[in-house]
Formats: sequence, structure tokens, C-alpha cells
Amino acid sequence: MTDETASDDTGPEDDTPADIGATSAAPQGDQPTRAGFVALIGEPNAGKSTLLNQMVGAKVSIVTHKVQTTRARIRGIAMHGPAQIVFVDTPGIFRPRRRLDRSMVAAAWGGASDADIVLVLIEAHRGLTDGTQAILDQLVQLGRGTPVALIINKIDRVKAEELLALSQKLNEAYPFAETFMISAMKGHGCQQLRGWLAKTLPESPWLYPEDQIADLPMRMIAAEITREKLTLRLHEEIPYQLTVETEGWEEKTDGSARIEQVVYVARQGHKGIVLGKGGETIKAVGQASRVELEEFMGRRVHLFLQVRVRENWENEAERYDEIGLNFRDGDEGRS
Ligand SMILES: Nc1nc2c(ncn2[C@@H]2O[C@H](COP(=O)(O)OP(=O)(O)OP(=O)(O)O)[C@@H](O)[C@H]2O)c(=O)[nH]1
Repeated sequence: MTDETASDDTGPEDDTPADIGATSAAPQGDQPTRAGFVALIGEPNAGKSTLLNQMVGAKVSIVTHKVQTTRARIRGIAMHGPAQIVFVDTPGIFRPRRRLDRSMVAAAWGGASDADIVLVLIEAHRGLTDGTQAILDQLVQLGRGTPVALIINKIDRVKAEELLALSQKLNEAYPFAETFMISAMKGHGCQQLRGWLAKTLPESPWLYPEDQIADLPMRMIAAEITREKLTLRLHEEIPYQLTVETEGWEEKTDGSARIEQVVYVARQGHKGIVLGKGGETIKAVGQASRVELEEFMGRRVHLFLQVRVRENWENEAERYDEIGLNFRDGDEGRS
């Protein structure tokens, strides 16, 4: 598949939020409903997206073993008895260098400062790193009395006896309201966390219909799924230097969807790498993405990918809108 494959079709784009596959529980008895936002913050690779998907029970945020996979704030919605918990997955917090990095880190802090509860994720086997310490220092400045809980993730990677000392050390570094030891991947400890969140959120009417699981438009989720497949397949720096946009979305009369996406790369040389020999890389990416899209949407998908070189895409405001970031947040001196 080459860059000539996409047509100029500009069919109606699907802006409806993802609303399939949710499991929900109606309010019981005369308990008041509760609802609110729970921000997941932490260093890149801490497992924020994995936890979000585990809590929602569906894959709404992409996960890879590479750092800085999540770019924008992604909301996933979980019901627990009378509580509606809206998780906000944020980009990992690290020292930003590029405009895109600065916008990502600003989105993460924006997510934390708007939240009713903040969860700080750390990796059990890495302990209290400089990066986590910097996050805790900044949280102190955030103040506001928002409950902040510590989530020690990836407990499957360490011995149980190491956890107590780690928990103590972290609680000395910051006055956490609560500490949870979990494995987001395996689900250990997640039920207790869900229960605590449900009772700690403020009394409030639900913020979304009870069967909705994410509030990203389908066309953005579709672009993220393709970006995940590219990230998994490409090596080194290239995944950080590309972006994916859904340009065309057409509902076919047979119930299938025709989706056209553009992969923007920063260099001519990257285009060849993304296409692969005889187009085999982009073809494999397209196939993997289509299979996942079909599973997510529960219907047939025809996916067309095109690769475009846009040297300066990281400095184009329009590209930021498409991935849900604020371009101005990337201005020098703003993060
Ligand atoms: N062993 C183990 N691995 C985990 C666990 N949770 C997440 N991971 C892995 O850690 C890696 C990073 O997970 P993500 O959920 O993408 O991390 P993130 O914090 O969203 O990363 P960024 O998008 O870079 O901010 C992936 O390879 C996950 O499979 C866990 O509980 N145990």
C-alpha cells in the first residue's frame, strides 16, 4: 500500500463518542449517586493506560512498552454501584524538550488540576525515582486539598516484602490519602481501588450516560489504534515523530465503515521506513489496525492508510487539535 491509495473522499466523519461494551450497575436502594474525574499521573511507562483499560473493562487507551505513548487526555468511564468514575489518562510527566512534549506535559497537569481525585502511579521495581520526586514536588504546589492516592503498580515484578518499605518511603515523601498496591496488567488490587474511588467521589448526578465507556470521538480512537500498531512495529525514534489523523469516514449501506487515515511523518526517509519494502510495513500495520477496529466497533471496516511527509507537523496547530492537545501549551516557558 502506498501513499497513492487513499481517495479524496471526505464522507461524514463519525464524531460520536465510543459507547459500546460498557458494563454498568444501577444505583442501589436510596444511596446517592456519585460522579467525578480521577486523573492518572505518573512517569512515562508507569502503566496509566493499562490501569485505565483495566478499570473500564475495554481498551480505550493505547498501551505499548515504549514511553510517551499517550499524547492527549483520554477519558474512560467506569460504573461502580451508584458511582460513575471518569478516569482521565494523561501523558507521562517528564522533562519536556520539544513543543509536542511541552503540550503533552501541560495536558497531564491540566488533567490533574481539574480532577476530583488524583492517582499517582509509580512502578514498584523502580521505586522513588527523580522523576516521581519532581511530580510530588509539583503536586505540593497544586495544593487545593484534592485527595491524592499512591498507586504502586507492577507488584507482579517485585517480592512482597519489598513493598512495605517502599510504601513507607513514598508516604514520607508526600502525604498520600491512601496507598494501593496493584498490578494493572493482572488486575490485582484493582477492585479495592475501584471501591475506594467510588466512595470518595463527591455526590453528583452522573456526568455521562451510564453505558458510555469513553468520550473520545471514534475517529480519534481509530487514529490512536493505528498509531499503536505503528509504534509496535517501528523502531527507535520514528514513532515519536509521526502522528495519525482520520481524514475520511464513510458509513456504507451494508453496515461497514470506510475509514481513511493519514500518517504524517517528519522526514522523507521516515516515509520509506513506514511504508517498508514494497509497502509491506504499512500493509501489516493496516491489517492489524483494521482487525482491532472491527473488534472494537463490532462491524466490518475498510481501512485505507496514506503516508505524507510534513516536515513541520510538530509546529502546526491543526495537528495538535486533531490529537486533542493545546498548541499554545507548547510555547516556550509555559510548562
Ligand atoms: N509487569 C507489569 N507490566 C505492566 C503492568 N502495567 C503496565 N505494564 C506494562 O508497562 C508498559 C507501559 O504501560 P502503559 O499503560 O502504556 O504506561 P503509561 O503510563 O500509559 O505510559 P505513557 O503512555 O508512556 O505515559 C506496557 O508494556 C504494559 O504492558 C503491570 O501491572 N505489571
